[in-house]
Amino acid sequence: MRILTGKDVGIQFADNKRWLYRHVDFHLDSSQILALVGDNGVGKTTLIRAIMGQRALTEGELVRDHAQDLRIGYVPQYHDDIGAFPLHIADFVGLSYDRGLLPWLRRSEKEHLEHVLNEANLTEIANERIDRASGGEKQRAFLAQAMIQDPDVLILDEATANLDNVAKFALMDVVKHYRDHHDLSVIMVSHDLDIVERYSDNYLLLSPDGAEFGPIADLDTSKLEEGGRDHV
Ligand SMILES: Nc1ncnc2c1ncn2[C@@H]1O[C@H](COP(=O)(O)OP(=O)(O)OP(=O)(O)O)[C@@H](O)[C@H]1O
Repeated sequence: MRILTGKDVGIQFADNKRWLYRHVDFHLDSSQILALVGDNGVGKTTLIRAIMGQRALTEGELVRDHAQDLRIGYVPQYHDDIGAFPLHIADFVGLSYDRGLLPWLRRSEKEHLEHVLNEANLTEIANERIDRASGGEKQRAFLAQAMIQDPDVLILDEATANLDNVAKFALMDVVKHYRDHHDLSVIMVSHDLDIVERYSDNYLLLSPDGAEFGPIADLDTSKLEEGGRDHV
């Protein structure tokens, strides 16, 4: 099922009249992972903001082919100082319910929380403090917090950047497993070609010369800046 269609999308900034891009066409189907790639400053974050309804397009349209409003989950880039609060991981993840801290969750919410913690491989450390967790564990807690809301679309905004190789693949394995077992589509902004090639179904490449959309096997990585691949 089609979830989102970008038709002839164009974005121009009002102050300097510069077009970031025009004539961008793409689509996202249910259970697909779409990689949004392109060099620094090409406008990936700006397109994500438009998809999240935080800014208008200058031309074209984003059609949400979904019966109800799309629920969008968002996982930001990892920084050393994220998750620096003295909360247990389960309490942190449960904050998404917007009902305060445990144990005031409904029984169904507690069961759902346990399910999501398990899916994110956090069950064993659910009662550890998040500020003492490793970077990979913290980032999986942010992912779990986004998944608690049962999103239709999960946006990973350079979510594996600043993680070591083990942690970044562990995070993406959780995403892929969740996608395989729930009704979830993913838009992943990434400069990491190993991650992009391994996990995406389709790609949307933004560049000043135009946009390209297609199956990931067709991505010509020479069109991207060097440094995207980890040679370790
Ligand atoms: N409101 C604005 N007015 C003018 N220019 C802007 C505005 N917002 C962003 N830009 C410019 O648009 C360009 C695209 O920014 P954006 O953050 O979307 O790129 P990006 O592809 O996500 O980059 P990166 O990979 O570095 O995160 C940048 O050159 C930025 O300075």
